[in-house]
Amino acid sequence: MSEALVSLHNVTLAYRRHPAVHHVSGTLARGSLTAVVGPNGAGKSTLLKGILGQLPAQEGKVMLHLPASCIAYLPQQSALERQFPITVLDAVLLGAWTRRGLLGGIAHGERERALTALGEVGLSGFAARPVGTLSVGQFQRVLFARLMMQDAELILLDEPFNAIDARTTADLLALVHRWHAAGRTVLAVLHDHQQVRAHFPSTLLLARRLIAWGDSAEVLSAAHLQAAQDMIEAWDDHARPCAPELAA
Ligand SMILES: Nc1ncnc2c1ncn2[C@@H]1O[C@H](COP(=O)(O)OP(=O)(O)OP(=O)(O)O)[C@@H](O)[C@H]1O
Repeated sequence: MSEALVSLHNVTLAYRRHPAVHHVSGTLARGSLTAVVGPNGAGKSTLLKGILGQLPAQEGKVMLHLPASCIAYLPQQSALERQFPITVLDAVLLGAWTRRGLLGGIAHGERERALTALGEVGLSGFAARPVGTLSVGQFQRVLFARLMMQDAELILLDEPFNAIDARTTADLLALVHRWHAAGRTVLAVLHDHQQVRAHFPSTLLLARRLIAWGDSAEVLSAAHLQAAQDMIEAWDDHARPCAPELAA
């Protein structure tokens, strides 16, 4: 049996005591390449925040079998970040800051690593450009390069190909495959089931509760997808909050 990198034990995650993810149990295997799918509002981003520890479990337990500092996270792209008045190179170097801490400084050689990462995402020659002048797809390449600077064992991606064209998606998917081939564990929130079937061997299907988690072809069956849709439609977002003593 494969070794667990993250174990979820009956995990419930809530915002102001209103559960968004309910009683999820399962194991993310070390070295796995897993998609998180489910309808809008299914709790996919919330689950990532639970694994990161940004949102503490209201019930149950998230067990990390690696240091939290070995996790890299790419949130859904925000237009705000692209307005920062920094260059592409500095944006990539921020990945090194994440790893070393703000007081760690930029070590000798990290500038070279950042330039190499930019080359790997197809942005050689962009180092001095202000990030505000990039297209959405180019900026996503910068964020992937920044992620690579973290040299993380576990990489969490939240809708990494949203609003990204086919060419850029293919290039970034190739990077994800390289990370996987190098033994890293990748967990990505995705909406394109065809893409998941083609590129992600494992899938976690969420609809506030866990519908299925395992081999992608089995998880993405018509019956499971219908069950997920039914579960979301039946969900009562205005249900009474959980007991105050359990508040997150
Ligand atoms: N910061 C927050 N405060 C309160 N409720 C939140 C917060 N973030 C998310 N929620 C709620 O938690 C539920 C799950 O949201 P989440 O963003 O995790 O879903 P998702 O599956 O990632 O959705 P999508 O596919 O639309 O991005 C939703 O009902 C959402 O409104």
